[in-house]
Amino acid sequence: TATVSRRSGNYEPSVWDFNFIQSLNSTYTGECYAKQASELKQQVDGMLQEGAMEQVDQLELIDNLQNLGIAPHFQDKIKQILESIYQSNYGATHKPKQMKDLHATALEFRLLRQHGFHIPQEIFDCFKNEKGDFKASLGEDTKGLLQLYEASFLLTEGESSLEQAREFTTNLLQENLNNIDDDNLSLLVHRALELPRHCMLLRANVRWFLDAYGRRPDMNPTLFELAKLDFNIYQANVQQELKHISSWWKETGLAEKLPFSRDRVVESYFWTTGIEPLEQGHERLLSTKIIMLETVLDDIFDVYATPEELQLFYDVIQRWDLESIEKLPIYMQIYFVALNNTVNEIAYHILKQQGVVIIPHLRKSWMDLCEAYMKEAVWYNNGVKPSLKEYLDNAWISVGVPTFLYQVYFLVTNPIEKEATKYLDEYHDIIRWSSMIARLADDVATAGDELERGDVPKSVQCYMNETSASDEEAREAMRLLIWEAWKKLNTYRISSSCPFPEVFIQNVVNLARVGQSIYQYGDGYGYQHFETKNKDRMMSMLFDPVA
Ligand SMILES: CC1(C)[C@@H]2CC[C@@]1(C)[C@@H](OP(=O)([O-])OP(=O)([O-])[O-])C2
Ligand SMILES: [Mg+2]
Ligand SMILES: [Mg+2]
Ligand SMILES: [Mg+2]
Ligand SMILES: [Mg+2]
Ligand SMILES: [Mg+2]
Repeated sequence: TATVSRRSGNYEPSVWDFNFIQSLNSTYTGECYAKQASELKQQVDGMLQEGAMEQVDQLELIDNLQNLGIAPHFQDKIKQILESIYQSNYGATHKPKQMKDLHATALEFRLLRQHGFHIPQEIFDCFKNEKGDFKASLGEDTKGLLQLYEASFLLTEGESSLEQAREFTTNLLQENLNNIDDDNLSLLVHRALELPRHCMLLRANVRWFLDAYGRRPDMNPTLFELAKLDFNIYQANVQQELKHISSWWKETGLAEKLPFSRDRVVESYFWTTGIEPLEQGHERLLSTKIIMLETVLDDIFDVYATPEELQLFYDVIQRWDLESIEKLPIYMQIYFVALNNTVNEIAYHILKQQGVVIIPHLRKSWMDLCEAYMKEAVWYNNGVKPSLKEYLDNAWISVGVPTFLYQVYFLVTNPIEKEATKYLDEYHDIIRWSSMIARLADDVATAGDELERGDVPKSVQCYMNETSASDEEAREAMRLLIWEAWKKLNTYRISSSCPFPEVFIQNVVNLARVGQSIYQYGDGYGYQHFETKNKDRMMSMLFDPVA
């Protein structure tokens, strides 16, 4: 037969291979450390007593607990404190509010909204002049500007004052960037301008916040000790999970049998570190398998398969017809049986746990993904240049996040509600906007390499085809679309009509954060060698204990 010419993603073998992952070991799995942590938790718990300190100090403590990754241990106390602050400042028993500075007002706004209290944007009106602009004198208050900047990213549809606050603070912080004398504040501002706190995956930043917190003059040693210990215990747990995933991956033989695709155990696991709370350990393993199978499927469609092979493959998957796989090339047979095994493994986990059969739902989520992948492949093979709208209407699905979240719903929700599965089938808008953020972040980071090796025009290119924008202007336009998508996500997040349980909604919002974090410094997924910042962050997060 004529040799088929195939593209290549030029993906290198993983820098973290099987033996490296199996060799990971952490002393922090020891019982003594768990005991030490629980003693420290008692002490920190004492700091959270009602009325123990000024409101703003309580809010600062909560903000530190969250940034240091240990807030989940104190969730009830934190909720009580925020509830009483809400009641005293906004509730029925509220006293006339004493004038607070911008820092305290914005910190309170962000933490209360983050916990579901819908604080009106009008609380910032007292910082505006008679013309309705934010007072220029705020320019001296970098600490307050930073908090207002962070708060402004919780804006929802129609909140123009928060939109105004975001522009006002972004411009001023960028202008003042190089003459902030407080080193810690300067570090926080640099980081916030890279990615706002609301949009970053907390887990990926705990290590950074730990190092920053340790340098602060007002650092609380007890808090710092607990945070470091908790980080190392979390990391020890993560390493155990990575070993399981790595053994499963080796056993599937997919990296060996389909060498053209990305072999990225650690990066795939990074996608699922957004699955909180931590005790979803087994579910996080199953979720990682979904990401790894999506990656191989994406490379089959994007890089390796011929149009003829894709047509055969697509038909088999749309019918989920295991009897007819002989007509597929062997690499597709291997993939499909591996996919079917994982679908059955997830279905079995839920059947055992809840007595519900979800196989048709799981298969549908993969059929939908192949539908979206196939559309891109047909566009590419026929040289079609879709409009930005045509592309994005398909690409929020082809980024794989709806397929992933659809299955995460079943993994983190017990009991599963019939009503919700209807919304899942149509991919509720909250899933769409989270996926859109991941897609746009992915395109800004990966489109260059993808276009070089041959791939469907991405959002950046579609925008350039429709306008006379340069590549950089097109990327900037995509970043603005990301903020628009966050506004929609924030709106759905707090709307009472959202038919999903809180824990699932948290995971949906976190997936947008994962998408923004993994592509923050370029393609942190496909090309490990060049994106060293991503690699360094993953190593400090997953492999290197903090001293
Ligand atoms: C898990 C994923 C988000 C999904 C499969 C691998 C990814 C990292 C990404 O890979 P990419 O090739 O950039 O996707 P696309 O641009 O071809 O859709 C799409
Ligand atoms: Mg793709
Ligand atoms: Mg791809
Ligand atoms: Mg593609
Ligand atoms: Mg991409
Ligand atoms: Mg890529």
